Amino acid sequence: MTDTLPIRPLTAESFAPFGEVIEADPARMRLINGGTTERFHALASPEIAGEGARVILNIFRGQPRRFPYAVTMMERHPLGSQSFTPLSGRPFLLAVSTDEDGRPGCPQVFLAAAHQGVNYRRNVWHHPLMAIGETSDFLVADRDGPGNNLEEFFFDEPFLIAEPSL
Ligand SMILES: NC(=O)N[C@@H](O)C(=O)O
Ligand code: NI
Repeated sequence: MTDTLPIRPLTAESFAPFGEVIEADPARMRLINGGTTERFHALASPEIAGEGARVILNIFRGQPRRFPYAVTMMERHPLGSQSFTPLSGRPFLLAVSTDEDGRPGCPQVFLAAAHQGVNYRRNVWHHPLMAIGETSDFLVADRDGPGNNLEEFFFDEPFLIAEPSL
């Protein structure tokens, strides 16, 4: 039986087991540049592993997913974290799972607001980028370097995500 996954709003607390939420948290703000700039400091820390690894910045231009969307797989990056920060002013969907003896558990789906990004910690199961509504750009910080940084798992049965109400 194909389960439809609930969608929860993204909060730092609910996402904490999987990584950080990148948003202008007043508790992280310090004034700089003579008081003309608010710096929201150290919202997340990119992680990289392995000889010759480096943090890189990319832009991902995601095509909107069609709904109901079938989650057939999850992936993880054993050698580095990966962050997604919206550049197009649009919300997006993300799905993460706990690790259960080397395979992802039931995906947990979150709706990120247009002002929220996420940083998946190294080796956290997640679904690839899910843009919604329109083609959307994201600033992505992740790891480049030697070694295999992608592990994928394909479910026997897909999970469904219904169209989110925005
Ligand atoms: N493959 C790739 O770079 N993208 C995925 O890792 C993703 O999480 O979208
Ligand atoms: Ni990824």
